[in-house]
Amino acid sequence: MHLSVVGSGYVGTTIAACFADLGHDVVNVDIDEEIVDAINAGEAPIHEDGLPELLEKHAGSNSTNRLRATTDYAELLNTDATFLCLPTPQNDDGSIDLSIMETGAAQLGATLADKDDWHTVVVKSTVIPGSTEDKITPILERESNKIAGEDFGIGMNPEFLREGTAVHDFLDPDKVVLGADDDRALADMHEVFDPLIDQTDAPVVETDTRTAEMIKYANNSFLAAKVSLINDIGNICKELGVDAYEVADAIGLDDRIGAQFLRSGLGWGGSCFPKDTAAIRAAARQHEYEPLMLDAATEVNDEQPTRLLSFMDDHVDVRGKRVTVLGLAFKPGTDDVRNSRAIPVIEGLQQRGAKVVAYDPIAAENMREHFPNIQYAESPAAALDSASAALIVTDWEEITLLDKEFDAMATPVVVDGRRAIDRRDGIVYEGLTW
Ligand SMILES: NC(=O)c1ccc[n+]([C@@H]2O[C@H](COP(=O)([O-])OP(=O)(O)OC[C@H]3O[C@@H](n4cnc5c(N)ncnc54)[C@H](O)[C@@H]3O)[C@@H](O)[C@H]2O)c1
Ligand SMILES: O=c1ccn([C@@H]2O[C@H](COP(=O)(O)OP(=O)(O)O[C@H]3O[C@H](CO)[C@@H](O)[C@H](O)[C@H]3O)[C@@H](O)[C@H]2O)c(=O)[nH]1
Repeated sequence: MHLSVVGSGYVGTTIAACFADLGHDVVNVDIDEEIVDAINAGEAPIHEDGLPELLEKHAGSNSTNRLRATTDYAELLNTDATFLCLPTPQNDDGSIDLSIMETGAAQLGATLADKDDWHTVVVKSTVIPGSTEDKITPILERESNKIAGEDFGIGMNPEFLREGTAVHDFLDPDKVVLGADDDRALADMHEVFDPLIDQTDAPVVETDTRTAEMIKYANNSFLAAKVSLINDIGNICKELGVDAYEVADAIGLDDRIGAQFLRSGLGWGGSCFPKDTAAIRAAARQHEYEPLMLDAATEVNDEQPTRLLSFMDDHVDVRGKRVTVLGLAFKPGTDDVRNSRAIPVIEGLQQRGAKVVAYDPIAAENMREHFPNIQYAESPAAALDSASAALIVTDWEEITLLDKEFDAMATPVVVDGRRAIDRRDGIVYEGLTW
């Protein structure tokens, strides 16, 4: 099938490369020329395991040429279906900001005005229930002068990939959700996904666009709340002198609970959980429903960095002293620092007048945009040298292997937000929930 993917960020680039790998012919459309050039050179514009290999295989010279990129929307006229993978950030009040989606939909609609035959538009971005039907579809109809369901199809296909394991998650999904408001759009989505469904036996959920949109928010809300619940339990464990990780391992054996997403610590960050829980809470409030559980999950999450800093305060006054932050990415395996827990931790250190020195294997450059004035070290050893405290924020494997490097600290106070290292003699060790 000939496919176009509008927006070539974490989702758009990953799914375009994976679609090409499934045998489709794909064009990525983005407004950012650097991204377009990178894809056309067969290079990954983002850090994601397995993506460089797929881009080398399908884009650039000596490839299958099944994937290319452009800034020109007109190129999507040569395709059968378009996936919209544009950002859906949050407004100041937490509600969804659909403006980029609306701009993209208008550009797409105006382009489709020149198309004589059927085209299916699939919303891949995370959008509040009703957005596809009530906001995106009317824009497409207005700009194309066509009628949804008659001249073009509308689908909604939420994406569940995680950063760091995006390619693997896309090619081996737990489920494929196909939301469509007309049969032809559903048939087109099947044609796109059947090669994946056939090779993985992934369960398929067929539904309408509104329900598909809600499934995405319910999925993220549930996972975020699960982490907050284990953090709440973990905080209680710490106060009662119990190891929350031993407790989590035991309760995870209950199939009704499940072993995943029970790692307590600094909480959830990233480009999705914070924004998506905020958006669905705001949507609930707009309908005069108070989402008490999700409010509490957010409150627990916001408190974890404060607790980490207070454990540090129990051991050392950091004013004027060098303090090391180990890990800046919102989780290992990515250079993404959007809503990373490192941000409130660094802010708390700055408020205390500490001299912050940070280390991350790949995310330092992105964090420099938030904090241009802190020091960034080239290695964990350099970051720890002469420090009065070390705060562990991201459990990169490299950080979990640190040991003798802590001996070079001025005072070896280590406050571990991710259970990354072991307690041992010679270190004043505080785990956040154990
Ligand atoms: N990042 C994830 O892990 C993830 C996973 C599942 C779902 N989502 C959802 O997918 C959507 C996209 O997220 P992302 O992380 O890939 O975003 P992103 O910010 O990484 O990428 C968005 C891309 O869109 C481009 N763009 C902006 N305006 C454009 C326009 N008018 N026309 C063409 N291109 C344009 C940008 O240049 C950028 O390359 C969001 O709704 C997000 O919530 C993200
Ligand atoms: O036991 C756990 C698991 C996760 N986290 C934290 O939770 C955050 C999110 O982690 P993860 O879900 O692995 O990363 P994302 O890439 O943000 O993926 C989530 O958000 C995506 C965007 O919507 C969805 O597609 C994915 O299904 C969903 O897992 C990170 O800060 C993790 O450190 C924990 O603290 N403890």
